[in-house]
Amino acid sequence: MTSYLRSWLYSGTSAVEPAPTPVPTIQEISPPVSDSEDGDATETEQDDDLPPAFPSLNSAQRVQSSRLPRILTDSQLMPPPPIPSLSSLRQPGVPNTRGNSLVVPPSTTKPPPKPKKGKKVALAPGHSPLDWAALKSSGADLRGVDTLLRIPPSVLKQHNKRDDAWSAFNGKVYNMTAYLPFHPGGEKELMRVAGRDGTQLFASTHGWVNVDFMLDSCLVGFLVPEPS
Ligand code: HEM
Repeated sequence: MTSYLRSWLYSGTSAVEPAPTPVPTIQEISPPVSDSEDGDATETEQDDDLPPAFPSLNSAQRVQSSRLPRILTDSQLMPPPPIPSLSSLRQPGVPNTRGNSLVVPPSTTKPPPKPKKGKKVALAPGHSPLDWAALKSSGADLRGVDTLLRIPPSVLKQHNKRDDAWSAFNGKVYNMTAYLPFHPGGEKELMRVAGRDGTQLFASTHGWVNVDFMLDSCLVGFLVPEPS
């Protein structure tokens, strides 16, 4: 059987043998395979992680670039960047005059403004802003008057004691007496406006505070011009 098949195979191929075609030959493999120790390792069995040579060894790109003439000499090449100054040499707030560091621009080296003179004071226990909110909405009489009044500056001036402190803010007159121990800036600061118009001082100290809301249950009337 085998001999029959062999004779049939050879006789068939010899009859229809095609004309020989040129076979391309591989000139070089990139990268060159290194000799392995056991001698029978194939390309896929290699465990080196070297990337293939780029451009490939026989590429036109590689051949061309090696023939290119050097255009610039070493002295004509761009100089390397300056070495950045060490951070230990930098002074906070002092602009860098060497001009080669990453220090913040001079516009931001101005030291921050000092905090204002007025400070918050430690309030006595039971005098937190929440305690004040509870007191003013408790229904307790914090005004000391039965009806809203028209108050000229001369009348306002008479209410300048700790136990009777009135002040005007934006045309409204408030009895601040109950609020004095609750004021986060202290009683002393608040007493500076007792018996007079405190609008200016209030606005320059903390314009963001809503006095109308804080003292709504302490309103006693409205500031009016002195009667002639
Ligand atoms: C009766 C009107 C006033 C009310 C309702 C009031 C209310 C307040 C409130 C709620 C704060 C805390 C503000 C915050 O934490 O941001 C405060 C702080 C302060 N208040 Fe008044 N205030 C009044 C009038 C005044 C006046 C006339 C002065 C006078 C200078 C003054 C001086 C201060 C000061 C120095 C602080 C501390 C500011 C800080 O936190 O640095 N307050 N006041």
